[in-house]
Amino acid sequence: MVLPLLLTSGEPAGIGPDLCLMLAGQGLPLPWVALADPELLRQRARQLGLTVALHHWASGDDASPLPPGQLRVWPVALRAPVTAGKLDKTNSPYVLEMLERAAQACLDGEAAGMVTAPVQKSIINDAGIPFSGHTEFLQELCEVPKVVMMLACPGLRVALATTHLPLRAVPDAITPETLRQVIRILHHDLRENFAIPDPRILVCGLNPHAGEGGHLGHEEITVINPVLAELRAEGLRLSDALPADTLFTEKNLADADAVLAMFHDQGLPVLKARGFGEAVNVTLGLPIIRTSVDHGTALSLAGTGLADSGSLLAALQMAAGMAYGRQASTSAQS
Ligand SMILES: NC(=O)C1=CN([C@@H]2O[C@H](COP(=O)(O)OP(=O)(O)OC[C@H]3O[C@@H](n4cnc5c(N)ncnc54)[C@H](O)[C@@H]3O)[C@@H](O)[C@H]2O)C=CC1
Ligand SMILES: NCC(=O)COP(=O)(O)O
Repeated sequence: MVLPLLLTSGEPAGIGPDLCLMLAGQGLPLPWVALADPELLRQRARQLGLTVALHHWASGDDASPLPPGQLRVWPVALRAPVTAGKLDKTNSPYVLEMLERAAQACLDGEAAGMVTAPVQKSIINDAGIPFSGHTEFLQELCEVPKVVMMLACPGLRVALATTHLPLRAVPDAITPETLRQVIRILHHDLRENFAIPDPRILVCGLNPHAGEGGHLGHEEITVINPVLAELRAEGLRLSDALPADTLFTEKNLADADAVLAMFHDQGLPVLKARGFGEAVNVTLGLPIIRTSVDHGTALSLAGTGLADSGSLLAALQMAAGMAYGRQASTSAQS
């Protein structure tokens, strides 16, 4: 029996439940199961004017693809009723329960991978639960020392040296050790999951003009370039720290397999300007497969039918490629 991909439906007041229902309408040729409260899905389907028949699923059940208009659901109970677009911290444990169940099923060999619809990080924090993102949450749950966030759209992959941090904390988080770990994971996963035998990675500097020879910051000289030189000596194809403002030009990207940005808003605006709606967020370095959307909860779109399901579809397809043998690079993210 083919193991399923588990799709966590995310923040219940956001567009995650809508997107699950929209994908069910397409009858995808994939074995996938949504984690959600079935009553929430029924309510949202009524609001959207969709007819979707729900089939309860539990670990070990058949998950073969269904025709359009049918959806397998692994039920998770909401803690409070939901109004589309209205956050309620009472449901934060529900959001985390979906993530825990899906990740544990992957770790236990009961699922092939997990795909995550967006969560609202702030409401989880408002519930008193420390949470900065799926990436960090899954790192901890899977008990691995380091993971890497990478977003991919057609023609561009951007990985991040640091993830969800205040800008003020970024320079201190970029140490030789963390940078080495990030680059090794990125290099390894580009080879193993994206079928790139000898990846070429362009690396952004941290400071304007990559530090301007030390006149605009020292991190390139003291941390980034020494690590890049060390890893190049091991055979990795890495640039020096490059000025980020011109790194992303087409000419530079032409022979690059991935860009490593030093922080979230150095790399992701470029990626999203190019591929928002069809990009995938993939966590590298985990012992399980995890992909996700390129967008957030879009609260104002929940229940309206205006949300675009393209990124979630791409995330499912990438996870399927990684799980069932086709290399991820054969999907749209090549
Ligand atoms: N993977 C995840 O769980 C992610 C969660 N978030 C969280 O989402 C929340 C809201 O974040 P924002 O910065 O406002 O980003 P957002 O992506 O929710 O919204 C940004 C803009 O894009 C639009 N948009 C987003 N998704 C869309 C879709 N599928 N179709 C059409 N339009 C779409 C929204 O309407 C809005 O105009 C935050 O709590 C953030 O942490 C953000 C990114 C990823
Ligand atoms: N900007 C990407 C993002 O916020 C998603 O993070 P994560 O929840 O996948 O860690």
